[in-house]
Amino acid sequence: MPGIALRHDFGPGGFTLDAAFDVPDRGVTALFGPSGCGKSTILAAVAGLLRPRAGRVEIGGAVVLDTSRGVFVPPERRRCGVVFQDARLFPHLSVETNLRYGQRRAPRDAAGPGFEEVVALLGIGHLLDRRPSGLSGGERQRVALGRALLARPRILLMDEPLAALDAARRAEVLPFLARLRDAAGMPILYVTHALDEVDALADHLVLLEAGRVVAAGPVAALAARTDLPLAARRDAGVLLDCQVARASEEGLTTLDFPGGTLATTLHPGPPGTRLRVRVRARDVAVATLEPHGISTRNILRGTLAEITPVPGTAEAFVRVAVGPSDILARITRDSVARLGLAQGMALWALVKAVTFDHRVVGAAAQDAPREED
Ligand SMILES: Nc1ncnc2c1ncn2[C@@H]1O[C@H](COP(=O)(O)OP(=O)(O)OP(=O)(O)O)[C@@H](O)[C@H]1O
Repeated sequence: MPGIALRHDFGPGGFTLDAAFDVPDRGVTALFGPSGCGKSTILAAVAGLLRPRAGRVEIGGAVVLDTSRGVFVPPERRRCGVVFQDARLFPHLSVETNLRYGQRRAPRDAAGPGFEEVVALLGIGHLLDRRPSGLSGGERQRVALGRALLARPRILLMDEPLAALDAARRAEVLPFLARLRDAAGMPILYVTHALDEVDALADHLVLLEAGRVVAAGPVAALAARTDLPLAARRDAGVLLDCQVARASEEGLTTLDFPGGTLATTLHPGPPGTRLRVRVRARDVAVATLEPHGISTRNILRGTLAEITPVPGTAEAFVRVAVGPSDILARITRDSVARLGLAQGMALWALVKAVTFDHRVVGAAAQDAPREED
């Protein structure tokens, strides 16, 4: 049975939510979808701030809602750590007192990182004596994350925690969120409509549309599917979990991924640095013979696994299996016909060295947060 199953409506003719999905015990599960699809409503129902018409919510083995048995645990006893867009710190209290407030709410027997550890994790040691009004938006969010974590919740619920920040502040907070995810040891349910946050943080993805779950599963598996609304986006493409192998003298970095290597102009960190790379389908070309004498640096040999026409366009997705990994190319159907492409044939995927969006997800040695290039 899924951990979360909810049915709700806001009166006749209004929005209807009918969604069920699992939240794995570890890592970030992102709720992703267009505005108004029900993401915040789900989060509110999990936190106990909204009482759905029907449903069941199980968090960390505890059933906090089961309408069929009349179970409704009030929000303050659910042990959900909630972080909103705006930090909602107590303005009259220092950062330290705000954090201690969270700490005091932790049950005695609950395990989790201690005060010093959380302060170090979020890099807020130098802010402890300040009031929230003296902090930047990014700093405020880091304190809010710390306060939520110190209460040692069963789950962290984050409702677009970066949405109110400008690009520079988002880039500042994202690496801390990634560290928190790795250190928290608890599930995080993360609402966003920003795909780059999904790429950077999410392990699992729940795709929502009009109150319903379109698909759910590991984020890389969903990114590679051509039948989902994600495929219609300009930045549609596969996500590859890579590791820095080496840096060359020519200024290129070699990344290993399951099934091959990619050269990139990025310098994400020393060998061993783990990162997730988005290879956009629009940036991939294919060839039926191994190309020579071209500038494209990454020429990956694989097998043509699938051709999927893109509805309403003259284009098609071509899925190339490179070892256990998939690469997607978006090319014209004219090219599909001209090259005589067919499932099972050998195919070379051509990927420019400069075209990756990427996020560092783990450092090689000391885990210092990095901002991406
Ligand atoms: N209290 C309410 N009364 C009536 N309708 C509501 C209420 N709260 C939310 N809705 C409607 O329910 C739908 C889902 O809202 P919700 O806030 O969950 O969407 P969302 O996916 O979080 O959107 P966004 O990304 O814009 O925050 C919307 O159509 C919204 O107008």
